[in-house]
Amino acid sequence: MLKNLVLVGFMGTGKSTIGRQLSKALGYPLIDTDARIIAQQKRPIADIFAKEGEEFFRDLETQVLHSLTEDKCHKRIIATGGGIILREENRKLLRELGFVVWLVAQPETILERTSRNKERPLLDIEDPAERIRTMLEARNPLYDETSHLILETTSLSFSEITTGIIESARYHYGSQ
Ligand SMILES: Nc1ncnc2c1ncn2[C@@H]1O[C@H](COP(=O)(O)OP(=O)(O)O)[C@@H](O)[C@H]1O
Ligand SMILES: O=C(O)C1=C[C@@H](OP(=O)(O)O)[C@@H](O)[C@H](O)C1
Ligand SMILES: [Mg+2]
Repeated sequence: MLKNLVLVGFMGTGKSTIGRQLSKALGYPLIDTDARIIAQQKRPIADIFAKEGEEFFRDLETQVLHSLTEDKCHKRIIATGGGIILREENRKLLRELGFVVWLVAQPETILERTSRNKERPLLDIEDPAERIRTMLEARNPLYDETSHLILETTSLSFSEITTGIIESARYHYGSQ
């Protein structure tokens, strides 16, 4: 596979976890855009949202995508944050980076997985179930227009997801 493998999808669909597994399975380095922002800013995402607000965080995401497209490196796994597709500029950059996989899970599963910790400021509210539904409605068309492959993960194991992505990417790129 020549290009990068890019994971997009809603919070809790497994982008960071599957990113780590793909990185191990293929021997490609992992770049998690959230982890890169946390390292650059030397503070948690919740702190960035609380002090500078969401748009500042979105600017940081766009900067990370620009640096990844400009370095012209290939054969990396890029796990993104769930809101990275909100900007048209980002959607274009993501497709330039490589094969874009959209991980999907049912709203109830997303709620269960994201309620395990308080790391996601957008869901750290009284009624996250309702917010998940409205955000999914707004974002799903954007994931759809950005991605080359959609994968429903709700009832799949990590290894089934990882194997499915590798097989689809190989098929997409042929024997490259
Ligand atoms: N297919 C899956 N089956 C079971 N648990 C999962 C699955 N995908 C993700 N999880 C769990 O959901 C939580 C959120 O996963 P994470 O990789 O952080 O998602 P994201 O980066 O998309 O927000 C983690 O506890 C992870 O272990
Ligand atoms: O969907 C979003 O807007 C966000 C998703 C988070 O990443 P994960 O999708 O990895 O949880 C993180 O970037 C931030 O809390 C905002
Ligand atoms: Mg993540």
